Amino acid sequence: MSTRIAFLKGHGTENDFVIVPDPDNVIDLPAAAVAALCDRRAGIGADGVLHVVRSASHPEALAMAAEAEWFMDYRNGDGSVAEMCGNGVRVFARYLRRAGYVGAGDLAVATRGGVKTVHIAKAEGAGHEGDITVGMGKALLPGGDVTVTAAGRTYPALNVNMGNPHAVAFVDDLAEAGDLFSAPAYAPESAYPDGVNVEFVVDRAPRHVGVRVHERGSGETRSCGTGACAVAVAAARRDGVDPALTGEPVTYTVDLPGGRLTVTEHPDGHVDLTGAAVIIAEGEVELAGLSVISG
Ligand SMILES: N[C@@H](CCC[C@H](N)C(=O)O)C(=O)O
Repeated sequence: MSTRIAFLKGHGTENDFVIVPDPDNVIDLPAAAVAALCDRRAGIGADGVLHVVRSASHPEALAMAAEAEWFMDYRNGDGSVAEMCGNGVRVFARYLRRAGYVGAGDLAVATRGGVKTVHIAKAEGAGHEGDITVGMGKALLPGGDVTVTAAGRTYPALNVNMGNPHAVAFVDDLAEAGDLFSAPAYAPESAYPDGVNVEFVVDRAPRHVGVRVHERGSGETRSCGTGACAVAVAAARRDGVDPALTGEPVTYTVDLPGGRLTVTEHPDGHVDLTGAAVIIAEGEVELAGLSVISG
């Protein structure tokens, strides 16, 4: 049986995705197929897959269907599922706009981390360019002492949950994290029963940081939207800034290897993430012909 499917490739600050349009949720996408699509040598190559499904057609999104027509069924490059992807949801919106499914303005998108509102600027038409902003909801700071270890050094980290789990460590130099070919260790393990995304952060200027990230399920990536939000909130608290207390929003510029993201935390706790989201290719792929090259 042919398992030929249409796909697109897109990225947000070089956090790249294979987009699989499947409004009626008829494509079988087990973890192995996702990993094969994301394989950078034997597949299309990506950090993750954005499976584009109508909420009413997906059991995990049915309860959100009245609020959000579309569900971002996000998968990491190893095939695992994640609650949220900040760059992914912006690229997801770019796809929907480009395909003519939605207009400019505000768009509600269902995710495993709840319904998010994406803003697509009206001036853009159906083009591929321009920044897209997503309301990421509130950061949760579960508390407790957490450490991460990379390249033989252990750092205190802040536990930040953006729908998905993050450990944010401030370092003197991003090179200290080493090659990040394997996941940093963390402690205590009970802080992150489902694994964690780890961010290493340096200061570049007031309210401006540089970041490297090791993502759960994908390895080191060129950018991470939820990670940028976790970092901005961690940096604000470290800097003694809490919009809930000052009544003023605070904005951090977050530079990652793949580009710049802007994060604003508002007095009500809501966090906005802004950055580029582009579609760069489209085509067809025979799923049955793919395999994963290990190592
Ligand atoms: N790159 C994403 C985050 C994707 C999910 C993450 N790897 C996880 O497992 O939580 C982003 O832009 O937020």
